[in-house]
Amino acid sequence: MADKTVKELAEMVGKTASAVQQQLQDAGLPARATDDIVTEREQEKLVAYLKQSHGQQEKRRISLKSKTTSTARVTGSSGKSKNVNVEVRKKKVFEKPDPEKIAAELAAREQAMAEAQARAAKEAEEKAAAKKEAEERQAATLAAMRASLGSSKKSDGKNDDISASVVVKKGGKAAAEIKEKEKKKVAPTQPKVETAAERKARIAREKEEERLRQIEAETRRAQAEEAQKRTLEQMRKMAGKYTDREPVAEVRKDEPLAEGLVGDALEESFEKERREIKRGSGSTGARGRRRKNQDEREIRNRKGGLRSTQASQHKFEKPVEKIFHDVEISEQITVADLAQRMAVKAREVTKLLMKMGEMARESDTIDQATASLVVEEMGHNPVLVSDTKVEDDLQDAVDERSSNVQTRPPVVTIMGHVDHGKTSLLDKIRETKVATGEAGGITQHIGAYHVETDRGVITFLDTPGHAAFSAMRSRGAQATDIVVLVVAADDGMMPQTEEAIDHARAAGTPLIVAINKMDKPSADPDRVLNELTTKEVVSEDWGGDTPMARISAKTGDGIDELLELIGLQAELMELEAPLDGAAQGVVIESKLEKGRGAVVSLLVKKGTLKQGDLVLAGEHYGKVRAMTDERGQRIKSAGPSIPVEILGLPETPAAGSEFLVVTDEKKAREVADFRTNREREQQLERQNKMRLENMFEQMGQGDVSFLNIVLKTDVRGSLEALLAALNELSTDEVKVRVISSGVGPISESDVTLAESSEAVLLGFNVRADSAARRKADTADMDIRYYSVIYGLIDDVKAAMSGMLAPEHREKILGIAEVREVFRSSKFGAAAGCMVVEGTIYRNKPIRVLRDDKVIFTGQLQSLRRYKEDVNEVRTGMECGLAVRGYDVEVGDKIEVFEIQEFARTI
Ligand SMILES: Nc1nc2c(ncn2[C@@H]2O[C@H](COP(=O)(O)OP(=O)(O)OP(=O)(O)O)[C@@H](O)[C@H]2O)c(=O)[nH]1
Repeated sequence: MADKTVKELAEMVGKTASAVQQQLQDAGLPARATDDIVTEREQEKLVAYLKQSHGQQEKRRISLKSKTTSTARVTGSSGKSKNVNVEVRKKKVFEKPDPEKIAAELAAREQAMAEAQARAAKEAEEKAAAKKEAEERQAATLAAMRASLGSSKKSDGKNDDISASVVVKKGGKAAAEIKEKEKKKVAPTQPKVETAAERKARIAREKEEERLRQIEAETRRAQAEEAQKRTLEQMRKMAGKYTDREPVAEVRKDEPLAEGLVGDALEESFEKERREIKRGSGSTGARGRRRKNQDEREIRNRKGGLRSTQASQHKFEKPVEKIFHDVEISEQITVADLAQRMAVKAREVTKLLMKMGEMARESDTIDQATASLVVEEMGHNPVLVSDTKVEDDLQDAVDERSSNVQTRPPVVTIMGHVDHGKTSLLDKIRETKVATGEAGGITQHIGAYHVETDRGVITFLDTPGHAAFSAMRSRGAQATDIVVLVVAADDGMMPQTEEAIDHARAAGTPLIVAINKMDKPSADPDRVLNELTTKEVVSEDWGGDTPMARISAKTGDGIDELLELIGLQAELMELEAPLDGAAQGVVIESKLEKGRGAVVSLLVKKGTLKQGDLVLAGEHYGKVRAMTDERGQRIKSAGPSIPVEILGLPETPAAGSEFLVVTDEKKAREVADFRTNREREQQLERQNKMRLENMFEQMGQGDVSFLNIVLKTDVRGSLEALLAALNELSTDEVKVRVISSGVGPISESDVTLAESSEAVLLGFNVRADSAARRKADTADMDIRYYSVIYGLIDDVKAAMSGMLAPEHREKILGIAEVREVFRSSKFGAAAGCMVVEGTIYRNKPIRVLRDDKVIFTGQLQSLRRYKEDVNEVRTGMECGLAVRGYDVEVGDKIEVFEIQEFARTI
C-alpha cells in the first residue's frame, strides 16, 4: 500500500474522488484536494474506519474441532484382552486481527512518535538556547579582553577596528549590531552542533523506524487480506446453505444455531459463556454478557436472519404448538407403553380410561380398540399394527436378503413301533454313509446328520419317534420333508405304527415304508402290506401310492434302495431354498452343558449360517461363538438342510423353535421380548382351547371348520361303532375329523398328537396312562372319558349345534392300586391297596380299571385303615377295601369319581 493521491485511491476502489474525500474527512483525516497525497498510514486508518462503519467486524476467533475414533486392544488386570474405543478430540483456535485494535495501536504509536518528536524538538531548542547563552558569554569575555588589549595598541588593522567598535559600542547600538553580525556569522555554523556520530545514529534510527513501519504495514495488510478472504469464504458457504431455507419460527434446543466453522465457534462461545455463568466467574460480567448476546444477535441477523434472537437466551423453549404423534398400537398394549408412545404420563391415561368406564393400572394390558379410543381422545393419530408386526418386519428383512435359490436336500424323520429297528436303521445309514473313511469318524449326537448318496445329500433327524416330530410340529415348525415308517417284517403293524401314520398324515408329510428285519426267517412282508392297507397305506406294487422298501438294518440290505426312494421322493417334491442371505431354520435339540453353556442343534432351512452371526432362536438370541458339524468338526458356515451344533445362546430354546439370523441386536431383543410375552399368553390360551366346550365355541364362531378328535376305546367293536357314528355327524359347515383312533389306553403320544393337531381327546372305557396324564396336565389339556356310546355322541352332537352346556361332569377324585388280595369270610375278596393319586372316598362311586380299561362300575363295600373303617384315605397311604359285587385282582386300579356341576364358561 504505497502513498496515493485521492484520485488514484478513488479509481482503485471504484468510487468518485469526492466520495473518497468525504470518507477521508469522516475517518477524521484532514481534507484533501483530488491530487493531494494520502499516505500509507492514512490509507490504513481509512480502511479500519470503513470496516468498522460497514459492520464488517467478523468473528475474531474461529475454533476448529476434529474427532477421530479408533479401536485399541488392551489387556486388563485380569489378563483378558478386550477392545477399547479410543476417541481423540482436537481443537485449534484461530485468532483474526482486530482492525479496531490495529487502528488503536496505530494511533498510539503515532501519538508516541509525535510526542517523541515534540520532546526532541524541545530538547533541541533548549540545547540551542543554552549554547547561545554560552556563546554570548564567551563573546562578551572576548570583547572585554580585546578592549583591554586595544587600549594598549590604538591602531591595529581592520580587525582591531571591528574589535574596538565592538568594545566601544558594548551596551549601546554598536553592541547590538555586533550582536546581530555575530548572530549572522554563527547561524550558518549551527548544524555543526550535531556531531558526526550523533548524526549517524539519527539516520540509522530513522532508517530502522522506516523499516519497522514497512514491515508492520506489510504484516497488517497480509493479515487483513487473509481475514477478509476467510470471512468471505464463510459468508459464501453460509449463504449457499441457507438461501433456500425458510425462516425458522421456533428454535429447538437440539438444533445447532448455525453450521460450519462459524456455527461451531458460536456454539463454543455459548458453551463457554454458559460455563462461566454457572461458575459465576467475573470474567464475563453481566454487562459483558449482555454485550456478547447483542453481538451474537447481530451476527446472526447479519447472516441473513437465520435464527430467532431467542436462540441466544440459552434456554429450552417449550414448543408453542402441540405435537401430534402417530401412535402404533398392537393387538394388546400396556397402559404404560401406550402413555410412553404418546409422550404423556401413564397417570393421564389411567384417568382417561377411568372416565371411559375402564379401570386399568399402568401395568395392565388393554385391547387395540380401547387403546385406539384413548389415542384419539388425547388428540393423536392411532396406527393399528398387527401383533406380529415386529416379528414380521424382522422376517421380511431376513427374506429380503435371501437370494440364489437352489435345490436343497430333503430332511427325513424315521418313525415306527418300539423295537422295529428305527435306531438300527439310523445307525446303519450313518455307519455306511458317514463314518467310513472320514476323518474324525466319531459321530456326535447332535440330533441330525446328513449323508451323501448317489441321488444327493439326505439329512436325517436322528431323534426318532413321535414325540420329537410332534413337539416340532406343535411349535409350527415343519422341519421334516419325508417320514420313513419302519415296520418290522416279523411283527407287523403295531399301535405306534398306526400312530406314526396318523402323525405323518396330520402334518401332510409324505410317507415311505421301510419293511425291516427282512433277514429274519420269520419275516412276513406280505402280512405287513396287508395290515397297512387297513390304515389306507397301500404300496405302489399293490396299486397304491406309498413307496416301500424291504430292508435289513442288521445286514444293510435294501438300504441303498430306501435311500434311492427318498431321493426320488425329494426330486418329486422339488425342494428348494435360497443359498445366500441370512440363515433361518429350526432348533432340533438344545441342552445345557457344564462349561459350554447352551448347546443348541440347529437345522438350517434357508440361507447360510456363519460363525459370528447373531441368532434369534425362539425367545433367546446370541452370537454364534462356535459351530460344529455332526462329526464334531469346527465349521465356519452351513447351508440349507445342514444340521449344526452351536454355542453362544444364553439359554436353551425349545426344540421346534424357529431361528433367524438378524443384523440388528435391538430388533432381536424386541422380538425376543415379544415372544416371551406371547408364549405366556399362548400358554393361557392353549389351556382354554384344549377344553372341549371352548373348542366347540370357537367352531360356532367360524374359527374352526373341522373338529379334530383323537379317540381311544377299550375294544375294536366299540371303536368301529363310534367311528361310524361320528362320521355321520359331519355337516356341510362342520366336519368331524378323527385324527387318530385306536384300541387301548390313552398314551403320551396321543396327548402330543392331540396337542399339536388341536384335537380333543376322547376315551371310551379307557383311561390315560400316568405318562399321558402328566403330559395332559402340563399342557392343561382336557381328556374326556365316556362309558356310554350315546353319551359321547350326544356331547359331540350338542356341541356341534352350539348347544353344548355340560353342566355335569365326572371328576376323578382318587386312584388306588391293588397290591394284594385277601379272602375274607365276611367281605369275600378284600384288596390291600396303595392310594396313588388324590383321595379315596368310602361313599363315592367307583370304577375298576384293568390295564387302564374300565371293567366294572359300582360302589365300595368297605374302606379300612388298620382294621378301622374310615371315610377317606389320602395319597401315599395304604388301605384295605372291598368292592361291592366284584372281585378285584392284583394290578387293578380303583378309581373314585363324582359327578360335579360346572357352570358353563363363555
Ligand atoms: N435281525 C435283525 N434285527 C434287527 C434289525 N433291525 C433291528 N434289529 C434288532 O431289533 C432290536 C431293536 O432295534 P432298535 O434299532 O433298537 O429299535 P428301535 O425301533 O430303535 O427301538 P426303540 O428305540 O426302543 O424305539 C435290536 O436288538 C436290533 O438289533 C434287522 O434288520 N434285523
